[in-house]
Amino acid sequence: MISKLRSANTIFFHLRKTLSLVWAASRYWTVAWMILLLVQGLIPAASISLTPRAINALVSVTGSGISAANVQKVIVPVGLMAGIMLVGEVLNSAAEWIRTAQAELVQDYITGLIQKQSVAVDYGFYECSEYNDKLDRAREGASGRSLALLENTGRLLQNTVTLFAMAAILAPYGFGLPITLVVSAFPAFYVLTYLNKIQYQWSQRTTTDRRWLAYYDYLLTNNATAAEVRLFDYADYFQSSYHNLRRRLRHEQFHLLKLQTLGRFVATIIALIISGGAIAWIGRQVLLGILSLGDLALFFQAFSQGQSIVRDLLNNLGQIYRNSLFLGNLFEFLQIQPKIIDPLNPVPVPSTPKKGIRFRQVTFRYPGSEEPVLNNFNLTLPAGKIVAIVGDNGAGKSTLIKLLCRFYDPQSGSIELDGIDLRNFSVKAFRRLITVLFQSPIPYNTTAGENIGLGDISAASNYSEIQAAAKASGIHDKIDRLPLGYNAMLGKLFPEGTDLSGGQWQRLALARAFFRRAQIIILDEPTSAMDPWAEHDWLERFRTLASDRTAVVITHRFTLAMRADIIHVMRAGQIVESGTHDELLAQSGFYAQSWKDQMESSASAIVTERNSLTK
Ligand SMILES: Nc1ncnc2c1ncn2[C@@H]1O[C@H](COP(=O)(O)OP(=O)(O)OP(=O)(O)O)[C@@H](O)[C@H]1O
Repeated sequence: MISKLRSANTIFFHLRKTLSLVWAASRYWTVAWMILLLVQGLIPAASISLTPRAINALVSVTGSGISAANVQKVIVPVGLMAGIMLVGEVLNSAAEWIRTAQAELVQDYITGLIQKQSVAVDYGFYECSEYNDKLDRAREGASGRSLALLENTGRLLQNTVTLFAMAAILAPYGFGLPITLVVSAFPAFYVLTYLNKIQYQWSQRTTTDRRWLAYYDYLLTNNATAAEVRLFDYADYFQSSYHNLRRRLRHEQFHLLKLQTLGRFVATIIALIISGGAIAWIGRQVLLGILSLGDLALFFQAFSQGQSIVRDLLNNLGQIYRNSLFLGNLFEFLQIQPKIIDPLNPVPVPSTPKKGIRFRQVTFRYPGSEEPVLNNFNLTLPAGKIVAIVGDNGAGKSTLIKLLCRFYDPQSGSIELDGIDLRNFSVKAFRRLITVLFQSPIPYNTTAGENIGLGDISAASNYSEIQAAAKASGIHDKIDRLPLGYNAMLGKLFPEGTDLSGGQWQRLALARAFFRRAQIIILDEPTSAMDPWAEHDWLERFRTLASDRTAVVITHRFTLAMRADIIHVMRAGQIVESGTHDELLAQSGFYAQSWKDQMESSASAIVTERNSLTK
């Protein structure tokens, strides 16, 4: 009982939220829709109440020939019925129109809310499967369902109006009839509610499976994976994984479908038996001469329509229940609170860092992980210097970047800028201070100019600065040679787009970084797609960008690291060696050994290449 009350309360809560959501998205359409619903609710009863008059008038003139007097007798009731039918049709068309317009508005509104929330939540959510499930569930027909929920509720009200009108029409024939009408629909209601519940449970249980399906589909149909899928002949492998999973889900769906069909069939048979009994009773009354033929027609219409209305009404209740369950997912998603938030009174961010950044006794483990990646970790990134961090795979270098960008906060210890804990700054204001050049920068499918302008959207119309940034990063000549120059579309997703090479995209990202003019520059393997000559040229340009700024370079390339002012060697979450290139070589430690290995392998690669050329 308590759980039933709780679920009714939840439905009411979701209904209220949905109503305010639809109201916010399309208030005028909603008012028009409500008025229309009420009027539509009265149409069937009005039509039925005219039936005995029309039938009795027709019976009275049956067989007495066509004459003006006869036509006069039937024209008014029949004409009224026709008029009501016409009004009903007009209202139906108007309702369809309103529904379509409302659906568009609500869809845009809810999509906007989901997008806003997707950006507001912490970056860490995207590294968590549970969050991805939540996002998928929220998206799952959210806009369609909110309107459906409202429509179900509207139809529930409309059907209630119609049902009361029908009951008023049937009551003179005995109060048992309206009661029989309602009782006959109970089996259908029970079946529908039960089926809606198991359908919802199935949907919740298979969210991750359906994300797997979307993932396999992505692997098979996306341009980012197209090359590897062909080269390594993955297609059959992924396709069979897709089909196996689909087969299982399809079987489960078929099973549900079987249950639904069987349940509906049994419920319909029960309803038919009940209405058969009621019709037999009224037929008896007609045979006994207690009721007229017109009464029989009215009863038949009112009872069969009433029955379908009650079924519809209970169906609406079932749908309300189901849609409110699904919409619960949307509301749950919209309620997720980010953990990385601004403090109550943010401290102003220094426009130019004086001392630099310091990791002080930082301990950090990823949510859900037992092992900390960083344990009492200390590191200083002095202002105005280029610091390189080298280390083996999994040492924790990218984790440092995530902490520095405040994608995560440490569990203990602090990260400070000029002695102030980063948590004291506004997140946005602090991030404005940073630019990150990722190993694989995003190839934005937009114009070359906009690709650079994205570095600082507030100044994106400053064409000369965009050009200066492109020149400084060494991508200007390439852009200049494109037929539309800075207005040329980049990427291959849209018509007339030109693709760039990996190294050229990296240069474009550098131009974006120049354009951003941020004080702290973070680079994660920024030259991985460049040849040694391009890397050398790029480094010179980077030095220009980084002059007087604080830069952190994360790299496996010693030729890049050696140009930094300070090099830190990181292993298993700890800094194990620090110094300039020469100092580290002199220490004969991990750095010196790795440097030797890398130089030897480069030298042997050159020898092999030279030998193969001379053969
Ligand atoms: N989102 C995450 N959730 C849980 N553990 C993670 C996550 N990201 C990274 N790790 C773990 O944290 C450790 C450090 O990873 P990190 O990516 O920082 O290493 P890295 O030094 O950048 O490595 P590489 O040179 O290979 O890029 C690894 O053991 C990794 O498995």
